[in-house]
Amino acid sequence: MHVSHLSLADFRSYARAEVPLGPGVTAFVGPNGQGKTNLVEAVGYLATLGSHRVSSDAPLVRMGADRAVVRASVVQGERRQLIELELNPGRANRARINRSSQVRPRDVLGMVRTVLFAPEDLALVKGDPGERRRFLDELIIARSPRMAGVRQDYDRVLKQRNTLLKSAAMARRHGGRSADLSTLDVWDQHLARAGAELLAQRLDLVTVLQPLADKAYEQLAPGGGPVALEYRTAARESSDAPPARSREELYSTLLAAMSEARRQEIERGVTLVGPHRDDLLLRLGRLPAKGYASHGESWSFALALRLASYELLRAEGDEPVLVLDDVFAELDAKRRERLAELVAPGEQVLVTAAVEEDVPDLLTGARYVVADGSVERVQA
Ligand SMILES: Nc1ncnc2c1ncn2[C@@H]1O[C@H](COP(=O)(O)OP(=O)(O)OP(=O)(O)O)[C@@H](O)[C@H]1O
Repeated sequence: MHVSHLSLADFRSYARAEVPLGPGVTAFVGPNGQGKTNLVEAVGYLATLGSHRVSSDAPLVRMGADRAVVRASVVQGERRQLIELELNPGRANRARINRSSQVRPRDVLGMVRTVLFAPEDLALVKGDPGERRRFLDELIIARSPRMAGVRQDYDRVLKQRNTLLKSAAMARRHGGRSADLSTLDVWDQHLARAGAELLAQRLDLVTVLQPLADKAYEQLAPGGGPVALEYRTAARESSDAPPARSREELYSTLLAAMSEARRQEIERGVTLVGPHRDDLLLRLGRLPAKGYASHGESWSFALALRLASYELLRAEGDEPVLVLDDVFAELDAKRRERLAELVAPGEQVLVTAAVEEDVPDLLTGARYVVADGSVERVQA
Protein backbone atom coordinates (compact mmCIF):
# COMPACT_ATOMS: atom_id res chain seq x y z
CA MET A 1 0.00 0.00 0.00
CA HIS A 2 1.03 3.59 -0.33
CA VAL A 3 -0.20 7.07 0.54
CA SER A 4 -0.85 9.00 -2.69
CA HIS A 5 -1.71 12.34 -1.13
CA LEU A 6 -1.23 13.90 2.28
CA SER A 7 -3.17 16.97 3.27
CA LEU A 8 -2.69 18.83 6.57
CA ALA A 9 -4.57 21.64 8.24
CA ASP A 10 -3.24 23.22 11.43
CA PHE A 11 -1.04 20.21 12.05
CA ARG A 12 2.18 21.10 13.93
CA SER A 13 3.89 23.98 12.05
CA TYR A 14 1.58 23.74 9.00
CA ALA A 15 -1.44 25.99 8.59
CA ARG A 16 -2.00 24.13 5.33
CA ALA A 17 0.04 21.59 3.36
CA GLU A 18 -0.80 19.56 0.26
CA VAL A 19 1.76 16.89 -0.58
CA PRO A 20 1.25 14.54 -3.55
CA LEU A 21 3.15 11.29 -2.99
CA GLY A 22 3.91 8.26 -5.10
CA PRO A 23 5.23 4.76 -4.65
CA GLY A 24 8.99 4.32 -4.32
CA VAL A 25 11.29 6.67 -2.44
CA THR A 26 10.37 10.24 -1.51
CA ALA A 27 12.89 12.32 0.41
CA PHE A 28 12.10 15.51 2.33
CA VAL A 29 15.23 17.59 2.62
CA GLY A 30 15.72 20.92 4.35
CA PRO A 31 17.40 22.71 7.23
CA ASN A 32 16.66 21.87 10.87
CA GLY A 33 13.33 22.78 12.36
CA GLN A 34 11.54 23.41 9.04
CA GLY A 35 8.82 20.78 9.33
CA LYS A 36 10.19 17.60 7.70
CA THR A 37 9.48 15.37 10.65
CA ASN A 38 6.06 17.00 11.08
CA LEU A 39 5.09 15.60 7.66
CA VAL A 40 6.08 12.02 8.34
CA GLU A 41 4.73 12.25 11.88
CA ALA A 42 1.32 12.88 10.29
CA VAL A 43 1.68 9.71 8.18
CA GLY A 44 2.62 7.78 11.32
CA TYR A 45 -0.42 9.23 13.09
CA LEU A 46 -2.72 7.73 10.47
CA ALA A 47 -1.30 4.30 11.28
CA THR A 48 -1.18 4.42 15.07
CA LEU A 49 -3.40 7.35 16.14
CA GLY A 50 -0.37 8.57 18.04
CA SER A 51 2.94 10.30 17.52
CA HIS A 52 6.40 8.76 17.79
CA ARG A 53 7.55 11.94 19.55
CA VAL A 54 4.86 12.93 22.06
CA SER A 55 2.35 11.02 24.13
CA SER A 56 -0.60 13.39 23.75
CA ASP A 57 -2.27 15.09 20.78
CA ALA A 58 -2.01 18.68 22.06
CA PRO A 59 1.46 19.45 20.61
CA LEU A 60 0.27 18.18 17.21
CA VAL A 61 -2.21 21.01 16.85
CA ARG A 62 -0.70 24.20 15.46
CA MET A 63 -0.13 26.75 18.19
CA GLY A 64 -3.14 29.04 18.34
CA ALA A 65 -5.49 26.63 16.51
CA ASP A 66 -8.01 24.46 18.34
CA ARG A 67 -7.99 21.42 16.08
CA ALA A 68 -5.87 19.79 13.42
CA VAL A 69 -6.88 17.74 10.40
CA VAL A 70 -4.83 15.01 8.73
CA ARG A 71 -6.25 13.73 5.47
CA ALA A 72 -4.72 11.04 3.25
CA SER A 73 -5.55 9.13 0.08
CA VAL A 74 -4.41 5.58 0.42
CA VAL A 75 -3.89 3.18 -2.46
CA GLN A 76 -4.13 -0.51 -1.78
CA GLY A 77 -3.89 -2.52 -5.01
CA GLU A 78 -6.84 -1.30 -7.11
CA ARG A 79 -8.53 0.32 -4.14
CA ARG A 80 -8.25 4.00 -3.24
CA GLN A 81 -9.60 5.31 0.05
CA LEU A 82 -9.71 8.69 1.69
CA ILE A 83 -9.08 8.89 5.43
CA GLU A 84 -9.73 11.99 7.45
CA LEU A 85 -8.78 12.46 11.09
CA GLU A 86 -9.64 15.48 13.15
CA LEU A 87 -7.59 15.98 16.32
CA ASN A 88 -9.43 17.82 19.07
CA PRO A 89 -7.26 17.89 22.19
CA GLY A 90 -9.37 17.75 25.31
CA ARG A 91 -12.37 16.51 23.30
CA ALA A 92 -13.08 13.40 21.28
CA ASN A 93 -11.20 13.05 18.01
CA ARG A 94 -13.22 12.39 14.88
CA ALA A 95 -12.69 10.25 11.80
CA ARG A 96 -14.25 9.77 8.39
CA ILE A 97 -13.58 7.26 5.64
CA ASN A 98 -14.37 8.16 2.00
CA ARG A 99 -16.27 11.28 3.12
CA SER A 100 -18.91 9.09 4.73
CA SER A 101 -20.50 9.85 8.06
CA GLN A 102 -18.33 9.72 11.13
CA VAL A 103 -16.63 6.53 12.33
CA ARG A 104 -14.65 5.91 15.51
CA PRO A 105 -11.01 6.94 15.03
CA ARG A 106 -9.95 3.41 15.85
CA ASP A 107 -11.96 2.13 12.85
CA VAL A 108 -9.27 3.74 10.71
CA LEU A 109 -6.54 1.55 12.21
CA GLY A 110 -5.19 -0.95 9.72
CA MET A 111 -5.94 1.22 6.66
CA VAL A 112 -2.45 2.71 6.76
CA ARG A 113 0.37 0.56 8.04
CA THR A 114 3.75 2.11 8.69
CA VAL A 115 7.08 1.10 10.09
CA LEU A 116 8.80 4.22 11.33
CA PHE A 117 12.51 4.47 12.06
CA ALA A 118 13.58 7.50 14.08
CA PRO A 119 16.38 8.61 16.42
CA GLU A 120 13.86 8.12 19.26
CA ASP A 121 14.11 4.35 18.60
CA LEU A 122 17.26 4.20 20.67
CA ALA A 123 14.91 4.30 23.66
CA LEU A 124 13.62 0.87 22.60
CA VAL A 125 16.94 -0.52 23.78
CA LYS A 126 18.10 1.99 26.37
CA GLY A 127 14.80 3.28 27.71
CA ASP A 128 12.19 2.16 30.21
CA PRO A 129 10.06 -0.98 29.81
CA GLY A 130 7.14 1.26 28.75
CA GLU A 131 8.96 2.00 25.46
CA ARG A 132 9.22 -1.69 24.65
CA ARG A 133 5.62 -2.38 25.68
CA ARG A 134 4.49 0.41 23.37
CA PHE A 135 6.57 -1.06 20.55
CA LEU A 136 4.95 -4.47 21.03
CA ASP A 137 1.42 -3.11 21.34
CA GLU A 138 1.68 -0.89 18.26
CA LEU A 139 2.85 -3.85 16.25
CA ILE A 140 0.10 -6.04 17.67
CA ILE A 141 -2.49 -3.46 16.61
CA ALA A 142 -0.91 -3.16 13.14
CA ARG A 143 -1.23 -6.97 12.80
CA SER A 144 -4.69 -7.07 14.26
CA PRO A 145 -6.49 -3.71 14.54
CA ARG A 146 -9.24 -5.11 16.78
CA MET A 147 -6.59 -5.33 19.52
CA ALA A 148 -6.83 -1.53 19.85
CA GLY A 149 -10.18 -2.14 21.58
CA VAL A 150 -8.70 -4.78 23.89
CA ARG A 151 -5.84 -2.44 24.77
CA GLN A 152 -8.31 0.35 25.51
CA ASP A 153 -10.43 -1.97 27.70
CA TYR A 154 -7.36 -3.06 29.59
CA ASP A 155 -6.29 0.54 30.28
CA ARG A 156 -9.80 1.53 31.36
CA VAL A 157 -10.19 -1.41 33.78
CA LEU A 158 -6.68 -0.85 35.14
CA LYS A 159 -7.50 2.79 35.87
CA GLN A 160 -10.69 1.88 37.68
CA ARG A 161 -9.03 -0.90 39.65
CA ASN A 162 -6.19 1.44 40.64
CA THR A 163 -8.70 4.04 41.85
CA LEU A 164 -10.30 1.42 44.06
CA LEU A 165 -6.95 0.23 45.41
CA LYS A 166 -5.82 3.78 46.02
CA SER A 167 -8.86 4.64 48.09
CA ALA A 168 -8.36 1.40 50.06
CA ALA A 169 -4.72 2.34 50.68
CA MET A 170 -5.68 5.85 51.79
CA ALA A 171 -8.34 4.51 54.15
CA ARG A 172 -5.79 2.13 55.70
CA ARG A 173 -3.15 4.80 56.09
CA HIS A 174 -5.50 7.20 57.78
CA GLY A 175 -6.95 4.50 59.99
CA GLY A 176 -10.41 5.17 58.59
CA ARG A 177 -13.11 2.69 57.81
CA SER A 178 -11.68 0.08 55.45
CA ALA A 179 -12.84 0.71 51.92
CA ASP A 180 -15.42 -1.57 50.34
CA LEU A 181 -13.35 -4.02 48.35
CA SER A 182 -16.20 -6.33 47.43
CA THR A 183 -16.04 -5.19 43.79
CA LEU A 184 -12.32 -5.95 43.52
CA ASP A 185 -12.94 -9.56 42.49
CA VAL A 186 -15.01 -8.36 39.55
CA TRP A 187 -12.31 -5.92 38.47
CA ASP A 188 -9.76 -8.74 38.81
CA GLN A 189 -11.74 -10.82 36.35
CA HIS A 190 -12.14 -7.98 33.84
CA LEU A 191 -8.46 -7.12 34.07
CA ALA A 192 -7.39 -10.74 33.72
CA ARG A 193 -9.71 -11.22 30.72
CA ALA A 194 -8.33 -8.27 28.71
CA GLY A 195 -4.84 -8.86 30.12
CA ALA A 196 -4.80 -12.51 28.99
CA GLU A 197 -5.70 -11.50 25.46
CA LEU A 198 -3.01 -8.85 25.33
CA LEU A 199 -0.48 -11.20 26.89
CA ALA A 200 -1.27 -13.98 24.42
CA GLN A 201 -0.70 -11.59 21.51
CA ARG A 202 2.53 -10.27 22.98
CA LEU A 203 3.92 -13.78 23.56
CA ASP A 204 3.01 -14.82 20.03
CA LEU A 205 4.53 -11.64 18.60
CA VAL A 206 7.82 -12.12 20.44
CA THR A 207 8.03 -15.70 19.16
CA VAL A 208 7.59 -14.68 15.51
CA LEU A 209 9.73 -11.55 15.82
CA GLN A 210 12.74 -13.31 17.38
CA PRO A 211 14.19 -14.98 14.24
CA LEU A 212 13.42 -11.90 12.12
CA ALA A 213 15.24 -9.59 14.55
CA ASP A 214 18.22 -11.92 14.65
CA LYS A 215 18.38 -12.03 10.86
CA ALA A 216 18.04 -8.24 10.57
CA TYR A 217 20.81 -7.68 13.12
CA GLU A 218 23.08 -10.01 11.18
CA GLN A 219 22.36 -8.04 8.00
CA LEU A 220 23.11 -4.72 9.66
CA ALA A 221 26.09 -5.77 11.77
CA PRO A 222 27.40 -9.10 10.44
CA GLY A 223 28.89 -11.33 13.13
CA GLY A 224 27.76 -9.00 15.91
CA GLY A 225 24.87 -11.11 17.22
CA PRO A 226 23.06 -13.24 17.98
CA VAL A 227 20.22 -11.23 19.42
CA ALA A 228 17.48 -12.68 21.56
CA LEU A 229 14.08 -11.38 22.63
CA GLU A 230 12.55 -12.64 25.83
CA TYR A 231 9.19 -11.57 27.21
CA ARG A 232 9.34 -10.99 30.95
CA THR A 233 6.12 -11.13 32.91
CA ALA A 234 5.55 -10.86 36.63
CA ALA A 235 2.52 -13.11 36.24
CA ARG A 236 4.03 -16.57 36.63
CA GLU A 237 2.46 -19.04 39.02
CA SER A 238 5.80 -20.57 39.90
CA SER A 239 9.15 -20.62 38.20
CA ASP A 240 8.99 -24.36 37.46
CA ALA A 241 5.47 -24.31 36.01
CA PRO A 242 5.47 -24.56 32.22
CA PRO A 243 4.81 -21.14 30.68
CA ALA A 244 1.09 -20.54 30.15
CA ARG A 245 0.20 -20.02 26.50
CA SER A 246 -3.52 -20.33 25.85
CA ARG A 247 -5.82 -17.46 26.75
CA GLU A 248 -7.54 -19.57 29.42
CA GLU A 249 -4.23 -20.54 31.00
CA LEU A 250 -3.05 -16.95 30.93
CA TYR A 251 -6.35 -15.81 32.43
CA SER A 252 -5.96 -18.24 35.33
CA THR A 253 -2.31 -17.32 35.78
CA LEU A 254 -3.14 -13.61 35.94
CA LEU A 255 -5.98 -14.16 38.39
CA ALA A 256 -3.77 -16.29 40.62
CA ALA A 257 -0.98 -13.69 40.49
CA MET A 258 -3.42 -10.92 41.42
CA SER A 259 -4.74 -12.93 44.30
CA GLU A 260 -1.19 -13.52 45.54
CA ALA A 261 -0.34 -9.83 45.24
CA ARG A 262 -3.59 -8.56 46.74
CA ARG A 263 -2.33 -7.72 50.21
CA GLN A 264 0.63 -5.80 48.79
CA GLU A 265 -1.59 -4.09 46.21
CA ILE A 266 -3.94 -2.85 48.91
CA GLU A 267 -0.98 -1.60 50.91
CA ARG A 268 0.50 0.27 47.97
CA GLY A 269 -2.75 1.26 46.27
CA VAL A 270 -1.74 0.15 42.80
CA THR A 271 -2.03 -2.87 40.48
CA LEU A 272 1.26 -4.74 40.62
CA VAL A 273 0.74 -7.56 38.11
CA GLY A 274 -0.40 -7.59 34.50
CA PRO A 275 0.88 -6.68 31.03
CA HIS A 276 1.34 -3.03 32.11
CA ARG A 277 4.23 -4.17 34.33
CA ASP A 278 5.93 -6.50 31.87
CA ASP A 279 9.07 -5.99 29.82
CA LEU A 280 10.79 -7.28 26.74
CA LEU A 281 14.31 -8.32 27.57
CA LEU A 282 16.71 -7.73 24.68
CA ARG A 283 19.90 -9.72 24.74
CA LEU A 284 22.97 -9.24 22.59
CA GLY A 285 25.14 -12.35 22.78
CA ARG A 286 24.91 -13.42 26.42
CA LEU A 287 24.40 -9.92 27.85
CA PRO A 288 21.31 -7.77 28.21
CA ALA A 289 21.47 -4.98 25.62
CA LYS A 290 20.28 -2.39 28.13
CA GLY A 291 23.19 -1.29 30.26
CA TYR A 292 25.76 -3.36 28.34
CA ALA A 293 25.51 -2.74 24.59
CA SER A 294 27.57 0.07 23.06
CA HIS A 295 25.87 3.05 21.46
CA GLY A 296 26.38 1.61 17.96
CA GLU A 297 25.19 -1.84 19.02
CA SER A 298 22.11 -0.34 20.64
CA TRP A 299 21.34 1.53 17.43
CA SER A 300 21.74 -1.63 15.36
CA PHE A 301 19.42 -3.47 17.75
CA ALA A 302 16.76 -0.78 17.49
CA LEU A 303 17.01 -0.78 13.69
CA ALA A 304 16.85 -4.59 13.68
CA LEU A 305 13.60 -4.46 15.68
CA ARG A 306 12.09 -2.07 13.13
CA LEU A 307 13.32 -4.12 10.17
CA ALA A 308 11.91 -7.24 11.79
CA SER A 309 8.55 -5.45 12.19
CA TYR A 310 8.64 -4.55 8.50
CA GLU A 311 9.39 -8.14 7.45
CA LEU A 312 6.63 -9.44 9.67
CA LEU A 313 3.96 -7.02 8.45
CA ARG A 314 4.78 -7.51 4.79
CA ALA A 315 4.82 -11.31 5.21
CA GLU A 316 1.40 -11.21 6.83
CA GLY A 317 -0.41 -8.76 4.59
CA ASP A 318 -0.17 -5.48 2.82
CA GLU A 319 3.26 -3.91 2.54
CA PRO A 320 3.65 -1.12 5.12
CA VAL A 321 4.92 2.37 4.30
CA LEU A 322 8.50 2.73 5.50
CA VAL A 323 9.35 6.01 7.18
CA LEU A 324 12.98 6.84 7.89
CA ASP A 325 13.03 10.02 9.92
CA ASP A 326 16.49 11.50 10.19
CA VAL A 327 18.14 8.13 10.71
CA PHE A 328 20.91 8.13 8.14
CA ALA A 329 22.80 11.01 9.78
CA GLU A 330 23.06 8.85 12.91
CA LEU A 331 24.67 5.87 11.17
CA ASP A 332 28.19 5.11 10.04
CA ALA A 333 28.78 4.58 6.32
CA LYS A 334 28.51 0.79 6.45
CA ARG A 335 25.24 0.62 8.33
CA ARG A 336 23.86 3.44 6.21
CA GLU A 337 24.48 1.43 3.04
CA ARG A 338 23.12 -1.80 4.53
CA LEU A 339 19.97 -0.12 5.78
CA ALA A 340 19.47 1.60 2.41
CA GLU A 341 19.85 -1.75 0.58
CA LEU A 342 17.29 -3.35 2.87
CA VAL A 343 14.63 -0.66 2.57
CA ALA A 344 15.13 0.44 -1.06
CA PRO A 345 12.76 -2.19 -2.55
CA GLY A 346 9.89 -1.06 -0.25
CA GLU A 347 6.63 -0.11 -1.97
CA GLN A 348 6.76 3.36 -0.42
CA VAL A 349 9.72 4.79 1.47
CA LEU A 350 9.57 8.27 3.02
CA VAL A 351 12.89 9.72 4.13
CA THR A 352 13.73 12.94 5.95
CA ALA A 353 17.22 14.44 6.02
CA ALA A 354 18.75 17.82 6.80
CA VAL A 355 21.09 17.65 3.81
CA GLU A 356 20.95 15.80 0.51
CA GLU A 357 24.24 13.98 1.28
CA ASP A 358 22.54 12.21 4.20
CA VAL A 359 20.24 10.39 1.77
CA PRO A 360 22.10 7.30 0.50
CA ASP A 361 22.61 7.19 -3.31
CA LEU A 362 20.64 3.98 -3.49
CA LEU A 363 17.50 5.80 -2.40
CA THR A 364 16.84 7.75 -5.57
CA GLY A 365 13.33 9.02 -6.11
CA ALA A 366 11.19 12.08 -5.62
CA ARG A 367 12.66 15.03 -3.70
CA TYR A 368 10.92 17.77 -1.76
CA VAL A 369 12.61 20.78 -0.23
CA VAL A 370 11.03 21.75 3.08
CA ALA A 371 11.76 25.31 4.15
CA ASP A 372 9.94 28.35 5.47
CA GLY A 373 6.69 26.50 5.94
CA SER A 374 6.46 25.24 2.36
CA VAL A 375 7.00 21.83 0.79
CA GLU A 376 8.24 22.17 -2.80
CA ARG A 377 8.88 19.35 -5.24
CA VAL A 378 12.28 19.59 -6.96
CA GLN A 379 13.97 17.56 -9.70
CA ALA A 380 16.26 14.97 -8.14
N1 LIG B 1 2.07 22.66 17.53
C1 LIG B 1 2.95 23.42 16.84
N2 LIG B 1 2.59 24.65 16.41
C2 LIG B 1 3.45 25.42 15.72
N3 LIG B 1 4.71 25.04 15.40
C3 LIG B 1 5.12 23.83 15.82
C4 LIG B 1 4.26 22.96 16.55
N4 LIG B 1 4.95 21.83 16.83
C5 LIG B 1 6.16 21.99 16.31
N5 LIG B 1 6.29 23.18 15.68
C6 LIG B 1 7.47 23.72 14.99
O1 LIG B 1 7.87 22.79 14.01
C7 LIG B 1 9.28 22.85 13.88
C8 LIG B 1 9.87 21.48 13.97
O2 LIG B 1 9.51 20.77 12.87
P1 LIG B 1 10.16 19.36 12.58
O3 LIG B 1 10.36 18.61 13.84
O4 LIG B 1 9.36 18.74 11.51
O5 LIG B 1 11.58 19.81 12.06
P2 LIG B 1 12.58 19.06 11.06
O6 LIG B 1 12.54 19.78 9.75
O7 LIG B 1 12.33 17.61 11.04
O8 LIG B 1 13.93 19.41 11.79
P3 LIG B 1 15.24 18.55 12.14
O9 LIG B 1 16.03 18.47 10.88
O10 LIG B 1 15.90 19.43 13.15
O11 LIG B 1 14.80 17.24 12.69
C9 LIG B 1 9.81 23.68 15.03
O12 LIG B 1 10.22 24.94 14.53
C10 LIG B 1 8.64 23.82 15.95
O13 LIG B 1 8.65 25.03 16.62
